[in-house]
Amino acid sequence: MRGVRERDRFAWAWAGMKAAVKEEAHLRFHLAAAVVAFAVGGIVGLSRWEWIVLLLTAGAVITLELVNTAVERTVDLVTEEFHPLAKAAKDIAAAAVLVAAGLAVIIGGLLFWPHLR
Ligand SMILES: Nc1ncnc2c1ncn2[C@@H]1O[C@H](COP(=O)(O)OP(=O)(O)OP(=O)(O)O)[C@@H](O)[C@H]1O
Repeated sequence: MRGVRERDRFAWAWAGMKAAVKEEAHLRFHLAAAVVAFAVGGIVGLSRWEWIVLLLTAGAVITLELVNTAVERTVDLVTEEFHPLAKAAKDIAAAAVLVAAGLAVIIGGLLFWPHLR
């Protein structure tokens, strides 16, 4: 949009983040899991590269959960009737989160295991 100030864009993005956190239990769970992982990372003293991997991994899960939420809202806006394409869109978006979350568990294990054993 023309004439929109950068400050407005940040305000809208922040409003979207607040709405998603308020409405999506899964997003709150992923944020809480990231906070726990960051706390443990601080305690065990992750290296700079380990922090980069952890931040990218947690960021991917949270970002995909936000995109999944946006897909859900968009599908609901288009139709509240049962439609195979609506199901496919929601299920595929959910699968993206599942893949990222599954990989995050494996990566978390690989990162933390050497520090905790
Ligand atoms: N309009 C629709 N047509 C067909 N299937 C749908 C439709 N809406 C939802 N579904 C099916 O129901 C599942 C759950 O949909 P819903 O919108 O409740 O998402 P959700 O994952 O439960 O969302 P939330 O994270 O908000 O709880 C979808 O993954 C999809 O399989």
